[in-house]
Amino acid sequence: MGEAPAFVVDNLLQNQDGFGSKSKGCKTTTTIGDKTFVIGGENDESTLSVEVQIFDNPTGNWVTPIVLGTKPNTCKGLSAVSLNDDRILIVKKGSTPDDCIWFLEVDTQFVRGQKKIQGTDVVAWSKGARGYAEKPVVISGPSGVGKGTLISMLMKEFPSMFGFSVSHTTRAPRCMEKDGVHYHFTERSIMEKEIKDGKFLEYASVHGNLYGTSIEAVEVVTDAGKRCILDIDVQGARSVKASSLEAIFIFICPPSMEELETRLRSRGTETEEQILKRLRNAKTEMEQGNSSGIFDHILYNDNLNECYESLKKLLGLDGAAAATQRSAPQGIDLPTDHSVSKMDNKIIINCGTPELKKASKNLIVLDVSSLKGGAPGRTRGLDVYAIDSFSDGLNGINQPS
Ligand SMILES: Nc1nc2c(ncn2[C@@H]2O[C@H](COP(=O)(O)OP(=O)(O)O)[C@@H](O)[C@H]2O)c(=O)[nH]1
Ligand SMILES: Nc1ncnc2c1ncn2[C@@H]1O[C@H](COP(=O)(O)OP(=O)(O)O)[C@@H](O)[C@H]1O
Repeated sequence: MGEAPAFVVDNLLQNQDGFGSKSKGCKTTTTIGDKTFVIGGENDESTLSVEVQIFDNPTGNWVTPIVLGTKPNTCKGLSAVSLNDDRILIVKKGSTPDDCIWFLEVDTQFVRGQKKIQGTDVVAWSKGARGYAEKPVVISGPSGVGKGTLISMLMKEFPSMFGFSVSHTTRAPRCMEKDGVHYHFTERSIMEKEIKDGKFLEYASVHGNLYGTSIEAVEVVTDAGKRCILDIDVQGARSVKASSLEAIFIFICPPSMEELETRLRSRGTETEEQILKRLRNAKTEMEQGNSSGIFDHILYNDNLNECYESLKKLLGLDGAAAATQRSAPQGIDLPTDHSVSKMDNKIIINCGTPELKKASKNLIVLDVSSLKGGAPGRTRGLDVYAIDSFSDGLNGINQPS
């Protein structure tokens, strides 16, 4: 963690910290490169709202960045430590077990991309999710190839394991489609404004309509402890590949263009004009799917059941693992008083308050080498365990108890 320059600390002490001269409350400062990130905010009685200000050291200016992702809700205090100079780990004091570890991305690939689009400083929040670090699954392929059918089969067989990322779209609902379940159906002007406000992980114009994955859509699934499935086009897959959301990318091919046309027509959901447009676009999508280098796996959906079995196999669901339905990950029970430090790729949270010294375990270790993904949404794979600093010694942190 970088040290805050002396004048910033002085300013903070005098409450001239970019939050306004009347700002009170608890803040942390973390310096990365030329910038000092001041995280915290005003105290309202005993709670603290979590805001971000940046002090640009070369120019001496305070910057209010665009903040992407859902910010943490109020807490009783904060500790911060920088990780790999691209994100800051925040430990919230006095929060619930599933809400105490957060990441503020300040220079990740996603944030750098957003800075270019927005033309100003951008930071992105991501909540730490403990437990299984299975990657989200991105499924792409031409219209009518069977993506929706395969995803429905997966969700039906493994309801507690997978959650669907509900996209936004400007296209009209089909007769069986429900708002908020299949898509969030929206107006173009509203969606364009939300895209401008940085609410989307990715978006694309497909077959003449706007489609996009909101950051919230991915957050909702991860918070439920489920593995996120995204049904998005090749352009969207390319954007996700460039984001911090580490995913598995699967492209579904039809056995032939004739069969694709048959499926599209027999589905009976599109007008003739729409069918022709989708078939024209299918050729380009197939070329990109096969040659873009985005996709980790290409599956042929000829016989539906065989294709489904192949999909399950590459997701590791064909054997005993398939029988194990996963439960939601547990959180971390932290006391209000603690201090945070970094040692190699481990974060040590010292809970050594007088009362807790009597408890058998007073150090909590977060192994950050297992982290997956990141903003926007959730950072999965927090590996957390407790040790006793007195009997295990600090050297014991390599040995989870
Ligand atoms: N980029 C992007 N594409 C999406 C999203 N949601 C759906 N799509 C893609 O938009 C295309 C059209 O979807 P839809 O209108 O539901 O038609 P269908 O593919 O024929 O069922 C498909 O290629 C979807 O994968 C999204 O959030 N982002
Ligand atoms: N392997 C398959 N063989 C025959 N029909 C299929 C197969 N897979 C899907 N279908 C049918 O093709 C149509 C299009 O499938 P759908 O899942 O809606 O495609 P997508 O979501 O890729 O647009 C649906 O009527 C579906 O029942």
